[in-house]
Amino acid sequence: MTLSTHNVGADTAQPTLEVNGLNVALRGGSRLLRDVSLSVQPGEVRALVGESGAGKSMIGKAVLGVLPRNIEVTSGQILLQGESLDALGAAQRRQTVAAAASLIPQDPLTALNPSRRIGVQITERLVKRLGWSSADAQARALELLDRVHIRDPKRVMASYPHELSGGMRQRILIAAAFAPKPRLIVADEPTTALDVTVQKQILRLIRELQAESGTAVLFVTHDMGVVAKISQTVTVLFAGKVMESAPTREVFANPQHPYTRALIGATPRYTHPDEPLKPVPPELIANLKKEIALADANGAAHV
Ligand SMILES: Nc1ncnc2c1ncn2[C@@H]1O[C@H](COP(=O)(O)OP(=O)(O)OP(=O)(O)O)[C@@H](O)[C@H]1O
Repeated sequence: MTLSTHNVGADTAQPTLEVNGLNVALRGGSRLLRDVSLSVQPGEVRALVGESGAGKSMIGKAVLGVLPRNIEVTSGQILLQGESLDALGAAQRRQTVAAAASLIPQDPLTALNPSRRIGVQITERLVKRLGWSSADAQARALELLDRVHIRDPKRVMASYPHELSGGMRQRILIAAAFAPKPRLIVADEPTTALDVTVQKQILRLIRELQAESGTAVLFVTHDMGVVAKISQTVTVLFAGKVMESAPTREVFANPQHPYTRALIGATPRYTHPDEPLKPVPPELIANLKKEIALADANGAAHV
């Protein structure tokens, strides 16, 4: 089974994000990402999809420079708006990423500090890291809270997280992510912790805000239904390796890789209602793992 890469955006402008041949591993241990390459153009939403452990979040963490201490980038290049992050020192890299990129995290319960008011949690990054005046940061926070349909934004700015529902907290995290006008947003399963109706609202909101602002989005999800709703392009991952990368429409109309076909077959909305759902076949998983282990061993032999 070979990697399938349809021709995506060959003649477009400079990508907001470019990842070239990224390899990530446990320090002195096993590989977690294998030669991952992808790009996200301004205004594009690229979904990263795969089952648990595929390495989706790891790509987001590598881009944002927040890998756990026991994990390292072993090779490859990450470019943000054409600037190679690997060439920068740690402090400069942090500043470049903070100015250009934001994260929408998975869990709105743990992402907000319970002991601090909402307002300061939105404005702090603008003021302390990006040099905005306090008045501008306040105004921007109020504008964004209004934009994410939070009623009475002034009151909410003065509230603590426990006073708000899960859906409201996720909308606050979306407001916080968009507040500094980032060129890239990494959304790490931002709807997984929410119930279905709230999920739909949150997806719509992210889509609206990114379309208005032309922000590029790397959207991590395990759900092909979410991929269909939110993205224009999709990268399918298995065991830290890209299986297929293509415009979302093409992937659903004509999936090239057996693993992609299996993921679509395992998603309720994309199967006939009378057909039973087919989980990803264990033999396919076993074969892919074997192939990847063989490729790893061959790669190691060439070092
Ligand atoms: N802190 C860590 N220490 C060691 N291994 C880790 C750590 N975090 C993740 N991993 C491993 O890295 C691989 C990729 O994990 P990652 O979290 O990126 O997967 P994912 O595709 O986002 O899955 P999920 O949907 O479960 O979060 C997995 O094999 C995982 O076990």
